[in-house]
Amino acid sequence: MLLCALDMMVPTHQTTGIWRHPDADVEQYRDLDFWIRHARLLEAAGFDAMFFADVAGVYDVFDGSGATAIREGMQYPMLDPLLAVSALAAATERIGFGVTASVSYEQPYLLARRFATLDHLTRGRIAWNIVTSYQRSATENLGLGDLVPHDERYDRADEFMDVVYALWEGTFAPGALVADDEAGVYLDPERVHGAGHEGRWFSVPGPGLTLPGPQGTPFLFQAGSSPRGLEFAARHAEALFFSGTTPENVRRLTDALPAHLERAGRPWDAIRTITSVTVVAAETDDAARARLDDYARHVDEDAALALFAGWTGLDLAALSPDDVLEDVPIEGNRSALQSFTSMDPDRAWTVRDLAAFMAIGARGPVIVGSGETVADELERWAAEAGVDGFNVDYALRGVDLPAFAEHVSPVLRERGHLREGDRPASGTLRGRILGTATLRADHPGAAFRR
Ligand SMILES: Cc1cc2nc3c(=O)[nH]c(=O)nc-3n(C[C@H](O)[C@H](O)[C@H](O)COP(=O)(O)O)c2cc1C
Repeated sequence: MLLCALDMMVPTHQTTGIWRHPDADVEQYRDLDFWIRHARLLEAAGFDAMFFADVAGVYDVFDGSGATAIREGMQYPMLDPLLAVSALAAATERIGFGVTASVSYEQPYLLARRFATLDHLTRGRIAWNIVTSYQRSATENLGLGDLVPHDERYDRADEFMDVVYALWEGTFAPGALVADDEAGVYLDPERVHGAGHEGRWFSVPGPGLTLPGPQGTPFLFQAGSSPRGLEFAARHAEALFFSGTTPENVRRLTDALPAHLERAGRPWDAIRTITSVTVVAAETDDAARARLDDYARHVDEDAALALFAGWTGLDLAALSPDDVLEDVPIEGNRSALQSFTSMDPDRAWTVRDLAAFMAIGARGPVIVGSGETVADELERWAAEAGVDGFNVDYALRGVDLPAFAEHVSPVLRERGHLREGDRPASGTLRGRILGTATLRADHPGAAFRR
């Protein structure tokens, strides 16, 4: 069972208003010592990776302003997770680090250097969560004006990927690093190649700046499940991150994947899938449920609507709580709207239902109970949704993940679900997940090798 710990370097991640809780320890998100302890805890609990979501704007759509998100600390303020990774890698041996970076805000040339650097510094434990993003509050502040239309963002993303593959896979041919002091040659210029990329959005003639690390291309996550998002994932992703309210709904996405993979010319086993769950575990089912009830007294449903509005661009503030959500065309995050419309055709989600559901754990289920109960439920979800694992979220980071480590991990370990023993302790993240350190030969990035 692939286990990632879903997080974001923010005071409040996906349980809205929980910063008020007396056990919240809300400033921990900017304390490196905390993150180091946390990474070690997750590693010991058998997690394969920490998965950092990230955005570059305030959620400012709800009621026409950012006031609700700002007042509620709703994924704001934020730190840049990429800057924490070296320190976390130095404090751990095995756990991987998936970090979100947007192809709509970044330039491929420098992004390639940053991730290649981290591949060295983590000894092959870095992953990139490739996102196309959706916030006008980000593009405006980057001088990019309005959002590029939804599907065009993915066209641009495809070109972005061609550039980074050329930089990571195609710059240094085998034997490029000579380091022969007698011959006076450190690198063989004949074996260092330019990307030679001239496209619609990017012009990158030169060679990449960084020798490839243990993985070459960092392990590639992607999380966009609109039809165009799945098409992009089928071409590039090695692990795909879904979110859905029921196993049947996530199953619609896992069932759609093989046809997309076939069209992309990749085999069915080229991608691993995970889906998000929020886990509240305790010694007994009753104790866990009591904690969830306690959390429910601290949440803020307006902040949930502010998050949804920021994701989708749909401001529900003007609607009545009983209005039903519809699958209207949007330029924002289509997966987020889909979760409550086309992915869940048997249910009419009202604004009130949406706010109540999203207040704890946003678009995924809340799994609550003893270690045995949670493990049973994770097994059921994996089987019914057809996923390989989970992105595990929390209500209180400093409470729920230690509780997972204490109550759930031992049961998963006993049932043989944790892959701690499978690979050498110092292996790469890709090696741990797919069994090979570098891109598989059937991945399109491998075609850029010299
Ligand atoms: C489960 C999930 C997690 C995501 N995490 C992030 C994130 O951390 N940062 C971000 O900018 N976008 C994130 N996205 C957004 C996607 O990358 C993408 O921009 C968005 O979903 C729009 O594409 P879509 O319409 O294909 O879903 C996430 C999407 C999904 C489905």
